Amino acid sequence: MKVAWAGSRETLEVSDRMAKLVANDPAFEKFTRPMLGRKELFKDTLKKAAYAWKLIIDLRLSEEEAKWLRLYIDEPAFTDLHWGMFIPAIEGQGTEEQKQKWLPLAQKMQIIGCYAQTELGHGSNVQGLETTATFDPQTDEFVLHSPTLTSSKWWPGGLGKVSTHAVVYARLIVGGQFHGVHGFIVQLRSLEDHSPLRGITVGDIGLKFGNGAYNTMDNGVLRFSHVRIPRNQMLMRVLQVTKDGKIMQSDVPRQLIYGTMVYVRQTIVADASKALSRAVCIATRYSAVRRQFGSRDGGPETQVIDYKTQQSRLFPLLASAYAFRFVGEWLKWLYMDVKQRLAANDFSTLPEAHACTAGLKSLTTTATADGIEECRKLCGGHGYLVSSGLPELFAVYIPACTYEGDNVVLLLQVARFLVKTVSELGHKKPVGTTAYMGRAAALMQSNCGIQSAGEWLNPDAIVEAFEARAARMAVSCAQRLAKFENPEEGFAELAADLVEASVAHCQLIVVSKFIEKLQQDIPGKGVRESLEVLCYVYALFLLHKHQGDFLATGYLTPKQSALANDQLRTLYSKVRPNAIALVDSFSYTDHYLGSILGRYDGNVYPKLYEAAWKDPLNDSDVADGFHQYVQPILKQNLHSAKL
Ligand SMILES: Cc1cc2nc3c(=O)[nH]c(=O)nc-3n(C[C@H](O)[C@H](O)[C@H](O)COP(=O)(O)OP(=O)(O)OC[C@H]3O[C@@H](n4cnc5c(N)ncnc54)[C@H](O)[C@@H]3O)c2cc1C
Repeated sequence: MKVAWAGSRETLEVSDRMAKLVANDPAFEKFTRPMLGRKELFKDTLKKAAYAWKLIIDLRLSEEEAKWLRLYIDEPAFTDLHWGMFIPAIEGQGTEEQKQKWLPLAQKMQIIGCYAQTELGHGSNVQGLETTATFDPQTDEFVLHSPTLTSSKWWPGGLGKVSTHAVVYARLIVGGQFHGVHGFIVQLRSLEDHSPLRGITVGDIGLKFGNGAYNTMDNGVLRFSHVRIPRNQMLMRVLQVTKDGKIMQSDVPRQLIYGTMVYVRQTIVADASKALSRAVCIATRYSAVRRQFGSRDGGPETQVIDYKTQQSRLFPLLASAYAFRFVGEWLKWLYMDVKQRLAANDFSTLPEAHACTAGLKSLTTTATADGIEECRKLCGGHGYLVSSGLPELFAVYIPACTYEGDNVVLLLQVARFLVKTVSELGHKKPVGTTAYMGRAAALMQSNCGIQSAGEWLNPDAIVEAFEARAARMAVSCAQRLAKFENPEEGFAELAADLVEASVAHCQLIVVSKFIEKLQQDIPGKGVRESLEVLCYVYALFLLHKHQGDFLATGYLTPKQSALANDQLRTLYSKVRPNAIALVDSFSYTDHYLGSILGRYDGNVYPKLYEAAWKDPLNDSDVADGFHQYVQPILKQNLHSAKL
């Protein structure tokens, strides 16, 4: 199962080796992180990042090994944006000349970059950005300026204190005309003494949610006062500005930018499976350790994992972690496919790939954020302790629902794509993940034929149910939209229903990809069988949770829905004996899990007790402040008080 989770024996080997390298090196200790003040915390992150870079150089780690190393260090840092956004933005949007100039500097970390798009006033609405980049033909330069308070760049990670450069998104103005929002490479700080360059105001935006958590990152604010940069620092793969101020559209379409988004979002989906599997690993192991009630004749109490309610909350999350892992694997393939097609100037699959990754980013990050919180509750009171690892994981993870596109805004983009697909059904064959829409007419008419709970253990029946639900919801939205005179007004009015239709479409993708995974060669005794159980759990759990959709669209009867739920209960009993093995297959070290509740050896209570005494409050029996503030209350003269 470890190989199935990792994707291949080679990946498992590299991942395990890097995990052990980090776990065995005291330089990467993270237990005290939540107790540090912001400055100490940030300095500690810089120290770890510098040490990691030294390891990468000294041990000559490959790009793949370095990626795993950074993952297992498990601390948001400026390097995430440098490698994850700054470099991909130049790779995706820069000309060959620009790539040759900037990428070697960035790859050797001789410059450190961030991605500065969002402003105080606008994030989702990129066309609403206010920063201007005005071309000055006299000097062959762009002048970057922040004309209003709301135009201040706000949020970019790595910007606040570390980055020397940024890819800055600004309104391109040439000859007094606006030509859209574009990216510019801008140096922010001196490479000599790191002070901000003339005309640049830059700093950190302040503390964020949770102790430790994302506060290791210097999310920043940035303002420009008429800052000049050479013309060739505009990223010009799609649109060029010539020396004499002419705008030249290159033959590369603007959707090329989607290619970078597909890349970034597929990494976010992969991260979702890591974060969720981590929380599930903690909650599953602890649920087997924790006992409450049910003692008979003085025997041990019941392990909480044996309660059906615990199983019905935990096992769908376990199944979701695997489902997201496999859909992430498929998305990685999709990105490689898109990349190859782009290289051959084939842009035909880009819109579908873009809608698909946007939707899956939204679906998986929302489910993961909710799932981590559910795991905290599954661990009862001890889940609220920072030493459970869950509060910090939650605090670090939840912004994934917002960055790289607010999840609702992304689902609305998917909805536009679905409505367009439905409207073109007569004359254009839907492709890829929307291919099922080609059978919309049949899916609108056929109804589920299931008559017993056992019949739900059938991949075709499951896929057809999800296809029928998704197709019916999309077609219904399209039909209602058609009744509006103004389509935009209709879209705004029906937005909530459109989002639900997008969710149905995205859930279908995840379910289908899980089923497709099971059709591949899966080595290892019993591995396929265990994965089949998880696949059914995932699908039938969604069916149960969204039974309103399946019933309202008329595909299922209440009886069939109840049969699905009966089957789900039976499946939980099949997951139970393998639950611990299924989370051990994630192959996470205790260091990476960072959780006393999720310890591999299950030695929870002694370690919780031991950890409590390490809290700084327990440095002395009498706390600092007691004599000053509490003792006077205890010693007050009560004779005069009316009690
Ligand atoms: C931890 C973190 C790190 C970040 N890192 C970076 C970074 O490195 N670089 C960078 O440039 N940015 C970064 N961001 C910013 C991030 O990309 C934006 O916050 C994100 O795109 C959402 O935009 P917003 O903040 O404007 O949200 P808003 O759009 O203001 O959203 C507010 C609410 O309005 C709703 N809403 C907005 N538009 C619509 C609509 N059309 N229809 C219906 N509902 C709508 C949303 O669903 C949401 O509920 C980061 C943010 C966070 C939290």
